[in-house]
Amino acid sequence: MVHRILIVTAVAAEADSVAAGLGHDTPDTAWEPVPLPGDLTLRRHADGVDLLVGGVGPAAVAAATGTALACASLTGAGSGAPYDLVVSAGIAGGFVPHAPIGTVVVSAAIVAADLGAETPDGYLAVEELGFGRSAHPVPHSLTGPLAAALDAGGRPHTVAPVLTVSTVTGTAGRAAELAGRHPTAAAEAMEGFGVAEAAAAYGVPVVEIRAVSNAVGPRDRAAWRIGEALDSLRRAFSLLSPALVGSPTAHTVLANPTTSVEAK
Ligand SMILES: O=C(O)c1cccc(C(=O)CC[C@H]2O[C@@H](n3cnc4c(=O)[nH]cnc43)[C@H](O)[C@@H]2O)c1
Repeated sequence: MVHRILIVTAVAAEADSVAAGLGHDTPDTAWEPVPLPGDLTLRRHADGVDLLVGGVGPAAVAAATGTALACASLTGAGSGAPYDLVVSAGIAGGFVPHAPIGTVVVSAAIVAADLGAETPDGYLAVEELGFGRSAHPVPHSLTGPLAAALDAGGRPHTVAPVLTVSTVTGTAGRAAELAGRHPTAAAEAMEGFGVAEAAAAYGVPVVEIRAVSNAVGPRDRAAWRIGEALDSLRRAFSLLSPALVGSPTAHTVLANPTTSVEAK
C-alpha cells in the first residue's frame, strides 16, 4: 500500500524546494497536475506525495488544505484515497538563539500565537476564553523519525513548537512578548495552524517542517536569507524523503498515527 501524504506550502518557491528535495524536480518525473475546486491545483506524484500551494496565512491555507482533504475523502474518479499525513512546510522566522538562519525546525507543537484576546492583565489564549483551541501537539512518534533522519544527514535542526501568526513579527517588543509566552518556540510562520486545523477536522496527523530564513525581531527584510532557507528546505526534504515516502521508516512514521488531533 502506498501511503498518501499531503505537503502544503504557502508559495510556489517553497513547493519547488520541497519537490526538488524529494527528488521530483526533473521534467521527466511523473508529477500529475490534479485540479481541485476553488482554483487550486495539486501536484501529484506516483509515490503518494501530493504537493499543494495553499496561499499565505492561516485562513487561505486552511481553506486550501480543507479542499484537498475533502476531495481525497470523497470516493469517485480522480479523488484518490484519504491522506495518512499532512505536512505544513516552508520558510520561517527563527527565535534567537534557538534557531539560526538555515536551521530546520520540526514542530513539537503547532501553536496559534495570536488566537485569543488582549486584556489589561495580559494575553489570553482562546482556551482561557472558554472556546476553541490554539495548539496542536505533535507526538514524538511522528517527530522522532524525522529528527533522526535530519540528524543522520548532518542538517542543523531542532524539534520545538512552531508559532503561527497572522502578522509577521517586526519589533523587538513583539518578539520578546511571543518568546515570553512561548519560551521553547523555535520559529514563527503564517500557515501551520491553518493546515493543522484542517487536518484535525479530518482526523489526519499533522507536522510542520520549516527552514529558517530570518530572525524573529525588528523588521529588516534585506536580512532575510530566502535563498539559503529554500536550499535548507530542499536538503531537509531530501533527507526526510525515505522517512516520509514509501520506506520501512515511513511505515514506522505512518503506522503510528497517535496524535492529539481528533476528528470533529
Ligand atoms: O521572495 C521570494 O522569492 C520568496 C520565496 C519564497 C518565500 C517567500 C516568502 O515571503 C514566504 C512567506 C512565508 O514565509 C514565512 N515566514 C518567513 N519568515 C517569517 C517570519 O519571520 N514571520 C512569519 N512568517 C515568516 C511565512 O509562513 C510566509 O507565508 C518569498
